[in-house]
Amino acid sequence: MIYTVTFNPALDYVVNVNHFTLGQVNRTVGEHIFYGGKGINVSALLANLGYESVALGFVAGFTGDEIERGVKRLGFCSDFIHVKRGMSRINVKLKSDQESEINGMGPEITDGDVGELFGKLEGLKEGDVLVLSGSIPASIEPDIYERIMARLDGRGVRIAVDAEKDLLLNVLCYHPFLIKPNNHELGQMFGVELEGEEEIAAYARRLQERGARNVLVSMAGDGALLVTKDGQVLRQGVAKGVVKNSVGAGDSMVAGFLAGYLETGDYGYALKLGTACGGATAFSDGIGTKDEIMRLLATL
Ligand SMILES: Nc1ncnc2c1ncn2[C@@H]1O[C@H](COP(=O)(O)OP(=O)(O)OP(=O)(O)O)[C@@H](O)[C@H]1O
Ligand SMILES: O=P(O)(O)OC[C@@]1(O)O[C@H](CO)[C@@H](O)[C@@H]1O
Repeated sequence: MIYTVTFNPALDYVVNVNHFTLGQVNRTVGEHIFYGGKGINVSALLANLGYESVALGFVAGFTGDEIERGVKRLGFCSDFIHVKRGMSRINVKLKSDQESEINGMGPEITDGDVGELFGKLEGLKEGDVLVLSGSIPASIEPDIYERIMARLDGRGVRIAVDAEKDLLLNVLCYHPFLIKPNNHELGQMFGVELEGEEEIAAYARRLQERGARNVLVSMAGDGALLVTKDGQVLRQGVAKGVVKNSVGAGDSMVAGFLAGYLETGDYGYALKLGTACGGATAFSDGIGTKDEIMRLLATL
C-alpha cells in the first residue's frame, strides 16, 4: 500500500486577478477551491492513475471537515486524525501578473495527536511506500520527519520525502528511496545559486553522499534531472502545453515517478511518467487527469 502523510492539509483557494494592485480592492476574474497539501495532492494524482493510497495527517475545524469530505470524492482513502484546537488552513494562491501564495499556519497539534499518527504508522510493512511531504505546523517538533523514519528504519518501507532545508537534510541518514527538491531548494540547502545541469547534478550527488538514494531535482519549465542510486544521471525536458495552475506540479511529479517505478522498476520510465504528471497538473486547473497524463506521456 502507498501511504501519504500531510501534516498540514489545506483548502487551496486559487484566485485569478487581472493586474493585482497592493493596497486596493481587487476583484477576481476566476476562483477555484482545491483539496490540497502536498501529500493529499500525491494521493489525488495516484488515484487519477488508478493507484490506491491512504492519506494520513491532521485535520481540524470546519475546513478540516470539508477536506475530509472532498478527499472522499477524489477517490482515495483517508485516515486523518481530528485535532481539537484551531482549524485546517486555507492557502491563498494568487494568479496575476505574478504568482503569489499565502500559506496558513494550521491547527494546534498535541503530543497525543502525534502519538496517534505513530500508532497508524506502526502498521506499515515491507513493500509499502510512504510519502512524507510538506511543511509541518509550528506546534509539532521539527524533528518529526526524522523520528518517523527512525521508527520505520529497517522495515523495508520505501520512503519518499519532499520537504525543504533541514527537514530534508536531517532525514538523509535514514536513506530515503526518493527525495525531490526543486533546483532552488537544492541550492538553498548549500547556500548557493545553482547554474546549469552539471552543477545541479553535482549537488544532487552531495545529497546522496549524505544518504539519499534517488535524487529527483525538478526545474519547473526547464524539466527535471534524476541522479539514480546507481549514479546514472537522467535528464528530461518538459511536456508542451499552456500553464494554467502549477500548484501541485511537484507533488504530481512525485506521484507519477513512484507509480512509474512501481509499475516497471525502470527509472527512465518513472522520470517520464513523473514529467507527464507534473505537466498535466500545470496545464489544468487542479490535479492532472489520467487522459491528459497519457496524452502528454506519448509526446515525451
Ligand atoms: N511551466 C511548466 N511547463 C511544463 N511542465 C511543467 C511546468 N511547471 C512544472 N512542470 C512539470 O512539473 C514538474 C515539477 O514542477 P516544479 O519544478 O515546479 O515542482 P515544485 O517546485 O515542487 O512545484 P510545486 O511546489 O508548485 O508543486 C517539472 O519538472 C515539469 O515536468
Ligand atoms: O505549506 P506547505 O506544506 O509547504 O505547502 C502547502 C502547499 O502549498 O503545497 C501544495 C502544492 O505543492 C499545495 O496544495 C499547498 O497549499
